[in-house]
Amino acid sequence: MTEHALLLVNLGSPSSTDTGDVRRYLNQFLMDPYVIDLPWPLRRLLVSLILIRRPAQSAHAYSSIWWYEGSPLVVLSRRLQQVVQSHWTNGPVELAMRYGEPSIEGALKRLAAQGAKRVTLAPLYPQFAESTVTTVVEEARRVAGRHRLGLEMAVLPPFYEQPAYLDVLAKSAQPYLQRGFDHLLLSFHGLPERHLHKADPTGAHCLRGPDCCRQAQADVLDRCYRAQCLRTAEGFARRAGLGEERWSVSFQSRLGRAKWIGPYTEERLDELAAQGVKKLLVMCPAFVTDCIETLEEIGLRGREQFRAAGGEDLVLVPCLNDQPDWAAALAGLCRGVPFPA
Ligand SMILES: C=CC1=C(C)c2cc3[nH]c(cc4nc(cc5[nH]c(cc1n2)c(C)c5CCC(=O)O)C(CCC(=O)O)=C4C)c(C)c3C=C
Ligand SMILES: [Fe+2]
Ligand SMILES: [Fe+2]
Repeated sequence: MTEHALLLVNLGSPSSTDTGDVRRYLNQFLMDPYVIDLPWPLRRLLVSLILIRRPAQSAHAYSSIWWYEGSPLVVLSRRLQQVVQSHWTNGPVELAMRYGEPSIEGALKRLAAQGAKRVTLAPLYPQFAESTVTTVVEEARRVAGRHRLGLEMAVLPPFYEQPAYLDVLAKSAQPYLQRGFDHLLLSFHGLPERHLHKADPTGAHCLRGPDCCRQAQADVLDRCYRAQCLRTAEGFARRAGLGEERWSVSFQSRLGRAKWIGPYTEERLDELAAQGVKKLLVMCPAFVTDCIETLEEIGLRGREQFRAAGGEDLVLVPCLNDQPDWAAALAGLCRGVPFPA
């Protein structure tokens, strides 16, 4: 039966660690209006400025985590696809990347050619952001419409507090928690504050006070990345049996000079070391797959920074990657998504 397909979509990576390939990837990524949300001329100007130095720096960072088979993010996503396929008996499971290869266009065309009539689209992000989820959904709709693929589409909503997701997250962290630690830092990918204000349906909620995201009502929670990150963190801590004093939340990967949501991970690493934390555990629950932002930014650079600031060790808990429980949970979540009537 090939009728009901599943398309997993992750962010993407450059095709190699060559500076030219990294520049092409960054250009495609950063020129996406959902990522840098400025009018085209300003976006073009800003991205051109970023592309002067960033490709060489990023190429160096990618080289430090690259695998023989390729980018960790792509290799791990491919492995996840294979395990999810064993749980998805309704049709084929394809993998696409929003930027670079394999493309959403290629994957949807392959599914249509195999006879798929319905596709459940699964952006692999637990929390909602226009720069991740919306851009994937828009691109899939654009491609399906442009090539008249005749596909009915359902979209997996952000699963930031789905019990099935939180349960596997807590289970995967158990061995690391049991080994002992002084503090657990839940470091989520950051976002420019401007993106939160734009997504706020009330126009009056986000970042109005230190606790606004924690108290978000349903309409705001549905769109507020920061509020969803806090829900993930709280849901995880409850399951892991961690008291409030044992963990905290921060936001990483800031790019450019604009204000991003905080507290910033980079600053928290210094603060925690200064407070006497010696063994720091870090989890990155905005990512379901290990990538440059987890392996290099936290696992290498963050670790070095923490130790230079007086900490003894920083242990990075791996993302869910292709863990069997996660693949089963993901297939289950996707199975439950209704198609529009
Ligand atoms: C304005 C810039 C960026 C926004 C907004 C942004 C949001 C965002 N990104 C992820 C997940 C990932 N980002 C990754 C890499 C990455 N992100 C940015 C910039 C923004 N991200 C850049 C420039 C890069 C490239 C690497 C670098 O040069 O630092 C990745 C990893 C890709 C890989 O190949 O390993 C992921 C995954 C989320 C979840 C998010 C919003 C919530
Ligand atoms: Fe990013
Ligand atoms: Fe908020």
